[in-house]
Amino acid sequence: MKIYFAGSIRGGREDAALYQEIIDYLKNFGEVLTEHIGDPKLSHLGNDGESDAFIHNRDMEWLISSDIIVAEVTTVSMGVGYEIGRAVEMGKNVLCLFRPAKNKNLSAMIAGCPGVSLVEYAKPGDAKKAISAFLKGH
Ligand SMILES: O=c1[nH]c(=O)n([C@H]2C[C@H](O)[C@@H](COP(=O)(O)O)O2)cc1CO
Repeated sequence: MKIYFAGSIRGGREDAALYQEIIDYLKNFGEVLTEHIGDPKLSHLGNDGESDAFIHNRDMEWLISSDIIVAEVTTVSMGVGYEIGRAVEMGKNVLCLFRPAKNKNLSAMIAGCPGVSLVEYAKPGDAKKAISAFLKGH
């Protein structure tokens, strides 16, 4: 199974360690195409490719080839929102993980999207349980 994990880069890297933990867990189920998203060396400048066009086109190819999309959506990211929208249009299975907290407001365009499975969680272990249940069902 090819898994596309989406998480904030230029939107802010405060959850980078959590992304790495989720990616490590996802590897139990298949190949994670976007391992770089958990890289602690990747800053909010988001320069993991030679140009923005390179990053966009590379990631779209990965998105097209993926069987499933898992997005951590707590840190607001325009790129993650874009990837989710494109994936929904492609008819992909999309799981969004959101950690409710003060000053964290999930966009209605994600929370209200019928093509998205949304799970709210508090602890990383709960996110892992949600991932396991979602992947077993698809
Ligand atoms: O350097 C990058 N590499 C990269 O793969 N992305 C993709 C993958 C992430 O799921 C998403 C993050 O978007 P943003 O940078 O707007 O937070 O976009 C985004 C950037 C920078 O925008």
